Amino acid sequence: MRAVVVGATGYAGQEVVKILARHPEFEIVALTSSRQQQEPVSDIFPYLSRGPSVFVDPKDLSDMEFDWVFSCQGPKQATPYFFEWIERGAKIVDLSADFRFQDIKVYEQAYGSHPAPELLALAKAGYADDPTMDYDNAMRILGNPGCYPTAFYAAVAPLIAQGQSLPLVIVDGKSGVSGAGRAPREHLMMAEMVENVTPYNDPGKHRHTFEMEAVTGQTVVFQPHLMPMARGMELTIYIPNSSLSANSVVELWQDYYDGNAFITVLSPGQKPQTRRVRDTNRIELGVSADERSGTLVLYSALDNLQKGAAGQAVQHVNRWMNWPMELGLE
Ligand SMILES: NC(=O)C1=CN([C@@H]2O[C@H](COP(=O)(O)OP(=O)(O)OC[C@H]3O[C@@H](n4cnc5c(N)ncnc54)[C@H](OP(=O)(O)O)[C@@H]3O)[C@@H](O)[C@H]2O)C=CC1
Ligand SMILES: CC(=O)N[C@@H](CCC(=O)OP(=O)(O)O)C(=O)O
Repeated sequence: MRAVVVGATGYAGQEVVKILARHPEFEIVALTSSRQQQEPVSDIFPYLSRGPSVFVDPKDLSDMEFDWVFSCQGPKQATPYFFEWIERGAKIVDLSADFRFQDIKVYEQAYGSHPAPELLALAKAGYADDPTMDYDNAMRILGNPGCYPTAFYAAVAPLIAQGQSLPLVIVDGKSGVSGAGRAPREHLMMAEMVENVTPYNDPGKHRHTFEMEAVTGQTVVFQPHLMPMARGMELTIYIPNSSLSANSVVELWQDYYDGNAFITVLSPGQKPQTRRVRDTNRIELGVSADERSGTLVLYSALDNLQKGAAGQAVQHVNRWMNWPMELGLE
């Protein structure tokens, strides 16, 4: 399969290239960068022994043949090109937020006007670890989820699937700085972020709250924090007024993710660690039940650039193509 990575110089794009380079079914035929067009690919990817030699601008893809586009730009940036790429037969995995919501009104609340509402009918959103996700023939665009919502989904979806109603969920999120992208900004400078932990955004203001609320269908209070590390994220999720025991949550998770090697369910008492999932497509899930206050506490850790972005995108394609889900991701 001939693949193009759009936005290949960004953090998520670089990770997609790394995975595709070792994936047995893919050949990379183009890598795009607007800022670095016509500059050598080897400047960023010295390890690529095959494939394109220079970056091209996305508009220069019109005379090329390809089957898949991994679109790794920010929301709205590459989406106007999707019409042409689809017309020419390509399938698209969009790592931005543009196709994460079926309901355009929810998208507009979080991101403003949609760049291509006509394409929503050809798109589907979902989580690559969702055992019920189906990939039908009409689908041309896959909306890859956000990193925080992926960690959230992994812990909470099995409870929802079993019929639990979660009217209020409180999410304490921590992320490494690569989650903010590669463009330089003062608060991301090493002297600003090392040995420093700070909450950012206010509860109810982060756009990922909408993706999390789509999982529970009810209110989520989400407070993210910036951590002094390059990559990785951990969510501690508080569910008040819960009668579920830690052991029953472990069983629910094990049933829901039966046979899924990407989900590691820890025993009650064990806690996930971001460094154990670093550079992997795995999620570690842990649980404690605070019987004193009747609060269930779930923990979910992943690598924001792998499972939170590139790894999940490739896992989706593996499932879409009926290849083994782990192909290129072990
Ligand atoms: N980072 C993460 O953890 C996650 C990201 N995503 C999503 O993936 C998409 C890409 O995110 P991410 O890779 O983090 O974004 P980046 O900011 O790292 O890269 C996005 C684009 O910005 C341009 N760029 C790269 N470096 C610089 C720079 N130093 N200064 C200015 N522009 C630069 C590049 O485009 P060009 O070369 O064409 O100028 C690049 O493709 C987004 O939609 C994001 O929401 C999703 C989940 C997790
Ligand atoms: C540390 C940090 O800034 N993290 C980013 C994570 C968002 C992300 O990458 O996800 P999207 O695909 O939805 O943009 C943030 O909180 O906005």
